[in-house]
Parts: sequence; structure tokens; C-alpha cells
Amino acid sequence: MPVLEIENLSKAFGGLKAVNNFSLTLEEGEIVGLIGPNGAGKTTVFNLITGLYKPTSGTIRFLGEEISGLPPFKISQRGIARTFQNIRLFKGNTVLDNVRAVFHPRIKYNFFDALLRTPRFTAEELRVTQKAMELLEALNLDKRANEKAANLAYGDQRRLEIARALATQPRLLLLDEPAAGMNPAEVRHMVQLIRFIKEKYKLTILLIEHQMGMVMNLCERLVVMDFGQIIAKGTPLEIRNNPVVLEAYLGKGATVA
Ligand SMILES: Nc1ncnc2c1ncn2[C@@H]1O[C@H](COP(=O)(O)OP(=O)(O)OP(=O)(O)O)[C@@H](O)[C@H]1O
Repeated sequence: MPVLEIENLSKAFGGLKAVNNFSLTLEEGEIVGLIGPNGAGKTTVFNLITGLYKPTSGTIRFLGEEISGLPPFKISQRGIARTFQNIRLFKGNTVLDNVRAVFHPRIKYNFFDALLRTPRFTAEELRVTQKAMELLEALNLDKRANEKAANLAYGDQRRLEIARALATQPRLLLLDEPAAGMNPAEVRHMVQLIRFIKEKYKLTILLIEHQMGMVMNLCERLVVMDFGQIIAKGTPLEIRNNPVVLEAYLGKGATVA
């Protein structure tokens, strides 16, 4: 069964068709890149999948079940997590607390346990801390656990965002420009990290990215959008040589150097 099946998805903002008849199927374990010029509709697709926007029309099925129209927290509970183009962290909190906070809606003690600090409360808090530390270790952030998120280098903040997404135990991970603003060495690390978490946590990954080196290196398949529509699908090699894609990015008559 496919992990994600999107059929004829559309989203209009007034007269603007931000996403128009978008269809895509993701099989288990794939890494697929969603690319296209600025304003093509990529982030809107993520916002539709995660329930931030309601589709104007079309369907989204996750593991065989319709999810379009569900609120974001329900979609997260089903197993879809995302990161954002602009990093969203609790910057004044520690790295550890940023990850612990994700576990808290799922913890198994009540108000009185917390008030009276019962054994159940203590045990559950310990379990949450252990799980958060395991994730930080996997992402090589465990040594920074007690620092404020704001003090982390940019690349580390991106990794912390991924740790927070993984704390929801997703099957499908949506990454919105994970390498934005990174230097070439950081981009290489990010490619390795994404491959590593994909294997370790058995993820299917859809990623938006403008860094072509990263996309070509990491993705098995690419989907190219322009003006809300899919204009091409294929392997990185096919996409690189596709004249329609070149035209969308570089204008008519463009050639590859
Ligand atoms: N909430 C909204 N209200 C009105 N218009 C919107 C809204 N969200 C997105 N749009 C418009 O929809 C179009 C697609 O935007 P979107 O952010 O999905 O593009 P994108 O491909 O992710 O671009 P970028 O690469 O610059 O992030 C744009 O014209 C944008 O202005």
C-alpha cells in the first residue's frame, strides 16, 4: 500500500490557484524531491498534507485512509511530521526541553500525579527525558542538550527541528528546505543525516529544496511544480535534461552550461 496518495488536489486563494490538480503517490521508503521556482505552490502542498489548509478539491490518503479535512494534530497523530522553511523552535528553552515538549501531549499522568509528584509522574518524566535524549544522540545534539536552542549554530537548529519532528514518531516526514542557508559542507552533512534517519526510523520522505546539488544527490524521484501545477516528474537525470523544467527555472531558450 502506498504511504501517500494525492489525487487532483487543488487549493485556490481567491482567484489564485496556488495548487492546481496535483497528483502524487509515495511508496514506502522513498525520498522524493518537490522542486520548482519561487511561488510555484510547494509549501502550499505541504500545508494541505498537514491540514494547515483545507483543499478546495481533491483527496489525500495516508496509509490508505482519507486525511484531507482533518485538523493538523490528528494528521500528526496518524504519522505525518514536517519541518518549516523558517525554523520554529522554542528558542529560550533548552535543546532537551524542545524535544521533551513534543512528547508531552502523549504522556500518561494526570494533573494530580504532577501536583503530588507521584511515582507515576516521576517514572513518566524519566521515560520522556530518556526518549528525548535518544533522539538527540541520534542527531548528534546530545552534548548540547542543556543549552538554549537560541545558542545553537544554524545547522544545529535545523537538526533540532528534525529531532522535534521525529519525536512525533512519523512514518512520513515532510522537510521544507532543510538545507536553506547552509554552506556546502553543512549541505553534505544534511544529506548524510537525512539518509541516516530515513533508514533508522523507517521513513518515507518528501522534501522541498532549492539546493540542486542536494536534491540530485539525495532523491530517487523528483516532481517539478510551476504555477501550481506539476510540469515534470522523473529521476534527477531526466529532470536535469528536461527542456520544460529548464524553461520554468531559467526562461525560454535556456540551456544547461
Ligand atoms: N495563505 C495564503 N493566502 C494567499 N495566497 C497564498 C497563501 N499561501 C500561499 N499563497 C500564494 O500561493 C502561491 C504559492 O505559494 P507557495 O508558498 O506554496 O510557493 P512555494 O513554491 O513554496 O514558494 P517558495 O519556494 O518561494 O517557498 C504564491 O503565489 C503565494 O503567494
